[in-house]
This record gives sequence, structure tokens and C-alpha cells, in this order.
Amino acid sequence: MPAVKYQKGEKVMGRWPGSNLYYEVKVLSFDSMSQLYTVIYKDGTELELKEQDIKSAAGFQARSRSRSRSRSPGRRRSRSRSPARTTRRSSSRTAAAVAAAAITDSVPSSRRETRLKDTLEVRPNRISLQTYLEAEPEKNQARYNLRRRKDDGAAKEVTAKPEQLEVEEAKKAVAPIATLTTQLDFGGKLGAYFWLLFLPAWVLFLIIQVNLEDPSLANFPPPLPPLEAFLDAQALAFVILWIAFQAMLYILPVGKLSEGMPLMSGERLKYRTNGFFAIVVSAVVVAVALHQGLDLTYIHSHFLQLAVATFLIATLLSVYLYVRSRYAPQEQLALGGNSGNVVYDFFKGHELNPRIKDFDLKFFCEMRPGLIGWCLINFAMALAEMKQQNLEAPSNSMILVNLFQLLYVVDGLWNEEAILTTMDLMHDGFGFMLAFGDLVWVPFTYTMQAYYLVRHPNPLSFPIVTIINKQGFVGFYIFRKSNSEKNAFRRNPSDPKLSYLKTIPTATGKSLLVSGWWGVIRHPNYLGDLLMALAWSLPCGFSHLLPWYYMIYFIILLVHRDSRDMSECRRKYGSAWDEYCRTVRYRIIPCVY
Ligand SMILES: NC(=O)C1=CN([C@@H]2O[C@H](COP(=O)(O)OP(=O)(O)OC[C@H]3O[C@@H](n4cnc5c(N)ncnc54)[C@H](OP(=O)(O)O)[C@@H]3O)[C@@H](O)[C@H]2O)C=CC1
Ligand SMILES: CC(C)=CCC[C@@H](C)[C@H]1CC=C2C3=C(CC[C@@]21C)[C@@]1(C)CC[C@H](O)C(C)(C)[C@@H]1CC3
Repeated sequence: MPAVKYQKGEKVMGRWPGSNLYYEVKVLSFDSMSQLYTVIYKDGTELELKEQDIKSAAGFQARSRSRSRSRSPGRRRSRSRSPARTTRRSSSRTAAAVAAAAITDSVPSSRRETRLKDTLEVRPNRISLQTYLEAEPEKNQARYNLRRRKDDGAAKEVTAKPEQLEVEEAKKAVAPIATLTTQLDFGGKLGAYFWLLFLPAWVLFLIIQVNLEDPSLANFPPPLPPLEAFLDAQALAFVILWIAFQAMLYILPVGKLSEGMPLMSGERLKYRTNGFFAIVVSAVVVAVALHQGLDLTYIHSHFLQLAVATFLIATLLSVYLYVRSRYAPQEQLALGGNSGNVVYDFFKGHELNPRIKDFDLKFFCEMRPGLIGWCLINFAMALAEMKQQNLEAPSNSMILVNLFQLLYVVDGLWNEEAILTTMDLMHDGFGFMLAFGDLVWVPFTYTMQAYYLVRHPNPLSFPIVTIINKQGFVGFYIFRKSNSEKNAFRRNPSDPKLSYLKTIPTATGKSLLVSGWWGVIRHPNYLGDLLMALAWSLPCGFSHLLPWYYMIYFIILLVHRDSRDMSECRRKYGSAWDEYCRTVRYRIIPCVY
């Protein structure tokens, strides 16, 4: 049996996977079968290393000293380039930021990412393990038995001090392994069961409630109608026709082909961003159909059946998405949605950008049938209100709700490219949650205010209309400006028009905005969105809670989304993110939250 070179408890230097950096580690054990040492890093991360990737601490220091004096290009660079020349203002500079700044100073920002990845000698000394694995998965996997031995879910940060050795390219490249998702969102596996049952039931509850004389969110669920009342072949046919019509508009070679953000593979997918064209054509087609005698109030009278039909389609789509995610190549998968639990994975979704040829299912579902359908339903509710209340024109409240929500959707479609830098498109897998959210939840619950007004009129005086209008537009202004600022910055960080903005460099090569809208609060777009949501509920008055459902749901959604985003960004950007949070203290409401 060969002698064990390093003993249990011994402090040695372990090579950081995929790089030439050595960290101080403690030997925990040696497995004679696999010939691997289990070592623990200072932050508690355990990895298995081969003997050749371990050096004794004494020998390493002597070698490292002589090398760093004579030939470390990293050192030369950081001495000659003062970190003070970066855009950062804070005095408590972390090593990560200084390291990144040393590089970003000399490189145009659009090329920073590539340079950072290539330049192995200047590595930050605090970097998240998972970020590192994502950045260079093939190198890591080629050389190491790279599994975290003590995984408690969230990626931990390595705080050990790196020593620098020579720069060389990793030699082999093999496909990365599939990693199990251990950090589960939405209440984990049990939560997934709950949401799968609760979300459709809640849609049903809302639809049944809103038709009652005295609707309330606090009401006990009324008795369910018989099963036949839920299913309607004609309603199903309409829904299929609508989705097929939107799909046809989406694939027309009209409008811009926009590039998505770079994927892990470096590839950038192309998206046909012709959403504005789609809503204009849809409006024209609906106008022609109305002229031909189509009775749009059918949508009001068959709302439940239309919702159930759409739910069936969303469920079938989710099953398809789940099955295909099992066969998708590793580099096309999202980080989440691979827990090993069928229900959780079905709910969360695992494939990042499922496509049939060039047809992007997630992008299409998020931006087209549900979103444009939302406006169509609102319009049908306005017609139903006129019919039901014998009006010659829709009420002021109905007009306000219709116009505000139309503005929201048209703006989203006009700026469709901006969706490519949002969380759903960049990070989330496509599964039941998003398919159901996009196709059922948005059109059948976001229309609750308009639906409510059909049977529950709320007359508004002109001054009140003016106040709600102003408040809604302030929200819209904040929402649009902040989203556009981030989108423009993410697309071209060196855009001269954005040169006035202050940024924090991060170890990934991307920077974070710390001035402008994103320097006031961490989610200015959420604040704008919430103010708009308020303006959609106010026209319905205060007699019932039901039209306020969207506001309540939206606060919960955005607070949860913000915390999901915080942990995701912390994982990605490590100490640079902490620095950002110290500089920009409030999340959504200045000085409050
Ligand atoms: N009506 C509705 O039902 C809903 C509407 N929305 C709206 O959709 C829009 C998009 O929201 P969402 O996708 O949740 O989140 P964001 O558009 O806010 O995207 C978050 C991402 O932005 C990047 N980012 C965060 N901080 C900074 C910074 N300081 N500088 C530069 N980049 C930063 C990070 O990604 P990275 O660094 O990787 O680029 C982060 O993950 C929002 O306006 C929201 O209100 C959202 C959900 C539901
Ligand atoms: C409860 C449940 C099933 C939640 C799913 C959440 C989805 C409904 C939302 C997640 C992010 C969304 C966005 C929009 C609609 C709602 C969903 C899909 C959005 C398309 C609305 C229009 C905006 O202008 C927008 C493009 C910014 C926005 C993007 C996020």
C-alpha cells in the first residue's frame, strides 16, 4: 500500500479547482481506494483533491516568495495601476473589488468579462464556489473530483487567502456534471405540492367570488358549480386559436432580432422582438371581428370555462417542458429545478430556454398570449359593463383601469428587448410556475379589477380621476426609467450616455450600478410597479377587498422576488454585492424597506 503523503489534520496548500491558485486547507482524510484527499477550506467548504494538487505549506511559501518577487505579472499589474482610479467611492475596498479594479482599469468595460476569465493571476480572494464552478466548469471537472462534501444548500464563500503560482491553461475539457439543486425556493418540495394545488384553486375562487353580489376575499368558498360547467369545447377551441394566432405573429419575420444575455456557454440566443407589432395586429383583427358581429362579451360570460381551458393547456405544456428538461444538455439548464423530486422540478422548471427550432417557448409565453390576452379581456369587460349596466360608454373607473393596464402591456411590448435582462429570462427554468403564471394567472387574475367593475360600479369624480392619473404616471415613470437604465447598462456598460453613472466592479466582470435609479434603492423598478398597481385598484374604491387582491399579491410577489434576487446576486457577486448593499441600504421603499 503506498504511504500517505499528507496526514490528517495537516495544514497544506490545496490547488483551487480549475486554476493555479493555492489556498490553505486542512487535510481531513485520505481515501486509499480513490487516492483522493478530503480537504477543508477556511470557510468550511470540503473538496476532494488529488495528491498532485496539494503542496506542503513550507515548500509552497518558499517557492511562492521567489516567484512573486521575480515574475508575477499579477503583481506588476496591480502595482502600476492604482485601484483608486476606479469608479468606486467607498474606502472599505474589498480584495475582490481591488483585484477586479486592477483589471477593469486597463480594459474597456465591454471586454472586461473575457479578460477577467482569462487572467488567472489576478483572482479575488473572496469568491463564491458556485460562481467559480459556473465560470469554468469544464476545467474544473476535468481535473478534480469536484463535489462539495458538506453542502448545506447555499453556496458558501471561500475566504482563504490565495497564493499565486504560474499561469497556464487547463489541459482537458469535458462536459460538466449535473448538480442537484439543494437550495429550494417556494417552500421546497412540500411548498411545490401546496402551490400546485393552491394556485389553480385560487384562480377558481377569485372567478367565482367576483361574480357574487357581495364579493370578498374573506368569504367562505361558495359551492362549486357542476363539473360540466367547467369544461366547454368551444372555449377550448377559442383559447387554442388565440395561442396559435399569437404564435403565428411571433414567427413572422417582422421586427428586430434581439440578442439575449450571454449564456453559460457564451452563446447569445436571438429573439424576435416584434411584440408591439403583435398587439397592433391583434387589435386590428379584433376590431374587424367586432365589426363582423363577434360578441366579445362571450369572454365575460364564459370566463370560468376559458380559464379552465387555458389551465389544461398550461398543464400539458408543463408536462412537455418537464419531460424535455430531462433530456436537455447540461449547459441549457437553469441552476434550480433539479432537486430530484418530480413535483418540485415540474413546478419550478429546469430548462432555461426551451426552444422548438428558433421558437422560444418561455419568451413567447411570457410576452404574448397572456399579456395581449389581458388587454383583450379588459376590453371585453368594458363592453360587458356597458351591456350589463346599460351604459353608452364605459365608466370612468373602467376607462382608467383599461388605459393604465393597456399602457403597462404596450410599454412591455414596446420595450420587449428589456425582458431579456430580467430574472425570469436569465435565471429561471421554464416549468409549471411560469407556464401557469404566463398563460393563466396573468390574463385571468390581473383582469380582476375590470371584471369586478362589470357588476360593481364605482363612480369617480373628475378631481379623483386626476389624482389617480398623476399617481399612476409617477409609478410608470419610475418603472420605465429604472428598467431602461439597467437594461441599457447591461447591454452596453461602456455606452457613453451612461458614463455619468457610478459602478462597482465585481469578480465576474459585470459591474453593479450604484448611482442613478439603482443608487437610490435596490429595486426602483419594483417601487414604480407597486405605485402603478395602486393606481389600478384605487378606481375600484374601498367597498370590497377583491379588487385589491392584485395589490396584496403583488407586494408579496415582489418582496419574495427581491429576496430571491438578493440571494442570487450575493451568490454571484459575493463581497461586491455586500458592498452594494452597504452603499444602497434600502430595497424597495426609500428609508422604509
Ligand atoms: N406585473 C408583474 O406581475 C410582474 C412584474 N415584474 C416587473 O418586471 C421587471 C423585471 O423584474 P425582475 O426580473 O424581477 O428583476 P430585475 O429586472 O430588477 O432584475 C434583477 C437583476 O438585475 C440585475 N441587477 C440588480 N441590481 C443591479 C445593479 N445595481 N446594477 C446592475 N444590475 C443589477 C441583476 O442581474 P445581473 O447582475 O445578472 O444582470 C439582478 O438579478 C420589474 O420592473 C418588475 O417590477 C416582475 C414580476 C412580476
Ligand atoms: C403566482 C405565480 C404563478 C407567479 C408567476 C409569476 C408571473 C405571473 C410573473 C413573473 C414575472 C412576470 C413578468 C410579467 C408578467 C407576470 C410575470 C410573468 C411582465 C411580462 C408584465 C409586463 C411588464 O412590462 C414586464 C415585461 C416588465 C413583466 C416582466 C415580468
